[in-house]
Amino acid sequence: MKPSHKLLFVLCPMLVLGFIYYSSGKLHLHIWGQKPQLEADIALTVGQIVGSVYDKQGFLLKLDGQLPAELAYKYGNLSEGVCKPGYAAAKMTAIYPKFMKPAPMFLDRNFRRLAKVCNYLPPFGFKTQERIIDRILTATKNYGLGEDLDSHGCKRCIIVGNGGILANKSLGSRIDDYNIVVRLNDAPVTGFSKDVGTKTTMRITYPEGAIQKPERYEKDSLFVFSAFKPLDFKWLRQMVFKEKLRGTQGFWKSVAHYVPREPTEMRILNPYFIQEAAFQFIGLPLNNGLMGKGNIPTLGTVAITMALHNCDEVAVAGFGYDMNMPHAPLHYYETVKMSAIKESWTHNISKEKEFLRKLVKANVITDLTNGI
Ligand SMILES: CC(=O)N[C@H]1[C@H]([C@H](O)[C@H](O)CO)O[C@](OP(=O)(O)OC[C@H]2O[C@@H](n3ccc(N)nc3=O)[C@H](O)[C@@H]2O)(C(=O)O)C[C@@H]1O
Ligand SMILES: CC(=O)N[C@@H]1[C@@H](O)[C@H](O[C@@H]2O[C@H](CO)[C@H](O)[C@H](O)[C@H]2O)[C@@H](CO)O[C@H]1O
Repeated sequence: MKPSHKLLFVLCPMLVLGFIYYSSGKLHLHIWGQKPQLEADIALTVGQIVGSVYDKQGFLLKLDGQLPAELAYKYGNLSEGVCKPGYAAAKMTAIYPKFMKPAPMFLDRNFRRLAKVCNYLPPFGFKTQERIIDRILTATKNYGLGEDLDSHGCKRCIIVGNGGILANKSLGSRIDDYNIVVRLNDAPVTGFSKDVGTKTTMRITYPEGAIQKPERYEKDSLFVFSAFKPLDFKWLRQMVFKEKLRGTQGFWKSVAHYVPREPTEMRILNPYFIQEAAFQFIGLPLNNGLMGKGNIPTLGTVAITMALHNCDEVAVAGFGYDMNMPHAPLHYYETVKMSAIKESWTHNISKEKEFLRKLVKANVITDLTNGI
């Protein structure tokens, strides 16, 4: 080997070793277990940014009705009134990145696979009620909205709350324009159609909230059951199988004895919407996963949560508990006063309103009566 070659032979490995040593410093190949200063700094900054951009629930702190650039590209050019596919979920994700759209509206025969609800008792899940649900679902046979609506490309939904604010606004025909009109509990349509419309796609309720007079049930609408306690499922079984109602002492008020709907027109609402509204969106106390003081969302908010997962656009009307107007009517159909809601120990009206305000402010939902 020539002396020049020998020199190269020694120099090359030295150069390589030197390069590795130098770049390890630059690349922060630090001793295992020790955080290099720069990384620690970055983590702190990110923490500060995260801390100041999102609130405790995980919603963006700075909310406005503007479309983020990527959504402006997708929806910006659609003309007014045209249904925007995926709009509500996209806007929700923009202000609440944890949002995961898939969540079926109703329980079907595979309900046991719904991981988020199988370990909670009602109202946050269906634990202990699996067998009775199986029996009920065998009879209802249908688990969707029906052929027409299920195959509908883009769904515009409206949740009609029962608030007094709906009275004398003549919103009936605007409400009827939506593909899916959701009504709650025993709020009437007949006699109020100028203000609340005529269409009812589904009525969501529980035993104490259900319409009691058989003649007041609307035809062509789904009876959607939302359970709050184990006894509620027993009641539903009796309604589905048209059995004589027995064992009514566990209800907190009188309940319907008969629901004039075919089993095929009945559905069980996925309890995930109660759970998600309570613990994720509003931030109500977990109370070991049990119903407790102030940890139950109102049914209207549960319905909005369902719609965020299952509708392309979501509107609401008739929402608003206004504590500054204690004498205003609580409902559009009776004279009970707003102050009556203070007696409810199950809800946290002010925390719930904070959540609903976020949805309205960010244009995730449209509030036709501006009561939120
Ligand atoms: C005494 C009592 O418990 N009242 C509850 C009544 C009662 O059980 C039913 O009317 C059946 O009689 O039901 C509730 O609700 P309620 O049936 O009154 O109304 C349905 C939903 O509309 C929204 N709402 C109502 C009135 C108002 N001024 N502002 C509103 O925003 C709410 O989202 C509400 O959920 C319920 O189930 O949630 C909530 C009420 O707390
Ligand atoms: C365990 C039990 O039955 N608790 C009852 C609550 O469900 C009920 O709240 C009511 O529960 C309903 C579900 O059953 C709705 O969520 C409604 O908005 C809410 O006001 C209150 C009414 O004052 O009475 C308790 O004894």
